[in-house]
Amino acid sequence: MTSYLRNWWTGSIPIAEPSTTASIPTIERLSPPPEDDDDGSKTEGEDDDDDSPPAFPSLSSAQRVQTSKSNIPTILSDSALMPPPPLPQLANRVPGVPAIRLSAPQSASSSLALPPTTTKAPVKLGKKRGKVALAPGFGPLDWANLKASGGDLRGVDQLQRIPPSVLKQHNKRDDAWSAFNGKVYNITPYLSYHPGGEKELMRVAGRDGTKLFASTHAWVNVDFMLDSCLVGFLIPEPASDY
Ligand code: HEM
Repeated sequence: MTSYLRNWWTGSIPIAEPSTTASIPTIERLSPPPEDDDDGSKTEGEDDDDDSPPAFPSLSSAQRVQTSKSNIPTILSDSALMPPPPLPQLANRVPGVPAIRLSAPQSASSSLALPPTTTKAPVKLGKKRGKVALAPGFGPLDWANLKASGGDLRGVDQLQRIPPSVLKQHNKRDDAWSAFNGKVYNITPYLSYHPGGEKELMRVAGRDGTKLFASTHAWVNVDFMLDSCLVGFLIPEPASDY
């Protein structure tokens, strides 16, 4: 800008004739701007107000020279130079004998061993257990609805103190009591709703089922599931009075 003003002042840049109406003189450029020769030096009359950013990376930088050679990443060029891996067992194969072993190797420690077959059923450890197919109308939601209906699921008028000898008498399917964590429940109404099946649940009829229950599904909240079946509380056997 400074050089431009200097040129204007010294008269290098022609000035148009002042118009009769305007008091401020206008400046006209009559020749095209000089070509940029990119050598960093400024020529006379060159415009200094160039806001365009410089090329980055620099036009002559090593970075540009390297990438302009090829677009393939260096790592691929390096791997192309590597020799191929040796073919397995081809070097000392015997004609007529297949070189590729199709059966699983005897040693399981080899990292190249074939994966174990999945055609055989997995060996089950422990006893067989599982859910049973509940009859229609006996799902968890149906049990929740039955509880909420307010019907009598206890079979007793009031909560009782129950010793093991009394608990033992309630061991039939239509009259089954069981104790869990010191509370005695009438499990008969729940038998058809038990996801593990009636037979499994009857294993604790007439006795304390706390241990078996905990070893089967400790995550199940028995107090919530059977709250409306509570009969009473398990007490120690009273001493005989003879
Ligand atoms: C009265 C107390 C019991 C209640 C409220 C109860 C409740 C349940 C519930 C809600 C399930 C489903 C669990 C789940 O989906 O994760 C279940 C499954 C099962 N229950 Fe019970 N249960 C009781 C007692 C027992 C007892 C005493 C046994 C005896 C072994 C037993 C054996 C099973 C079995 C084998 C399953 C299937 C477990 C599985 O998902 O593989 N349950 N029970």
